[in-house]
Amino acid sequence: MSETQRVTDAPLLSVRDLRTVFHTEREDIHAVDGVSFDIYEGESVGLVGESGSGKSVTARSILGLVDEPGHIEGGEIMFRGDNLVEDGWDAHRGDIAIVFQDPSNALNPVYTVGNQIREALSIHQGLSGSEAREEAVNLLETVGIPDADRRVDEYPHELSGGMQQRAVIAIALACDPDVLVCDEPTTALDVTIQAQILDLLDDLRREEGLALLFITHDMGVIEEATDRVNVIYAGEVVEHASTETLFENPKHPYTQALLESIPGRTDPGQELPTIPGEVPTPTAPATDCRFAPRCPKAFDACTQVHPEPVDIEETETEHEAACLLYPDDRPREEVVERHQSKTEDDR
Ligand SMILES: Nc1ncnc2c1ncn2[C@@H]1O[C@H](COP(=O)(O)OP(=O)(O)OP(=O)(O)O)[C@@H](O)[C@H]1O
Ligand code: NI
Repeated sequence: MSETQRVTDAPLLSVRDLRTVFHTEREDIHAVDGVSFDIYEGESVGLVGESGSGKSVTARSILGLVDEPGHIEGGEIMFRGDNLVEDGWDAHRGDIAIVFQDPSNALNPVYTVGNQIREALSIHQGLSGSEAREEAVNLLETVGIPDADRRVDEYPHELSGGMQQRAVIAIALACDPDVLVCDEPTTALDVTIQAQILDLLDDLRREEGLALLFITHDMGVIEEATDRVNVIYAGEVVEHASTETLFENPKHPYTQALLESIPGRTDPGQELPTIPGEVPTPTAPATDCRFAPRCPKAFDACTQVHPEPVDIEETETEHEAACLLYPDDRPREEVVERHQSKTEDDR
């Protein structure tokens, strides 16, 4: 991704201070609690964090698919100049498509693959009859399904897992999207097939200019498949940077811990570190650092002050971390005070 393009163009999708809350009988769950990020045309952006950190709810929010008892209660989702939170998704149906983890769930077992692609083509592109069939075959070819002219008439169970996920991607492409949200798109597949699907998505990005939002708990997938990355913890983005910078110079202790959990980054023979404890369920607006109870670097203030995103100076590309350790060239008391007054200003 060229930096010059980024300076001149506006983001294709801009999420600002997104808040999605589930009002359950017992409690309010602030699943997405002030998430912001941008995606530019033809760019691959990652959203990474452990299970329960709010990745899928962020994805569903962007697509306007949050179900009761969940609601988007704040923030903006700007897409091509429209705020989807205010204006609704109708004018942009299909412009943002999603691919889920398990292709066998995403496909309808009683219809042929071709039928399912044609349905999307009819809804989103107004195609029917032989025209739609031809386009369905084209799309299967685009996603690398061999013998597409025959396979278009097959049922999902006749395809392997990898071919099923390709078919799911073909259905998503039938909506003619600008952004493809991929929620753990390769987690259910074995490693060689995983790599092939990542290659396919990268081809689509480069050749069709498709923007990708990659949602995963797997730092290996992030390293392989994204240009920029947002690290999410308990509903908040705690660090974002270019993928290269994040791997070379992670600043947030949570990012550092996630990176230490990748195989290969630890010395061979050494036990793989996992982060002790679990992601907390956010049941109230944050008044502290939600990672503090698990953080090896936490100090007193971390349980009393909410960390705000801070610019990390050394890099040219944007790099921010929300942690009371930063900026790290100032006396700690002054730094904590700055975070505190910024939180108060925002309220
Ligand atoms: N329908 C729902 N009702 C109540 N709470 C929900 C609902 N859906 C999600 N949540 C809560 O929202 C939080 C974020 O969940 P989310 O599914 O976004 O996590 P995730 O990062 O996608 O995790 P995973 O990697 O396991 O898919 C969790 O605390 C979860 O319990
Ligand atoms: Ni999820």
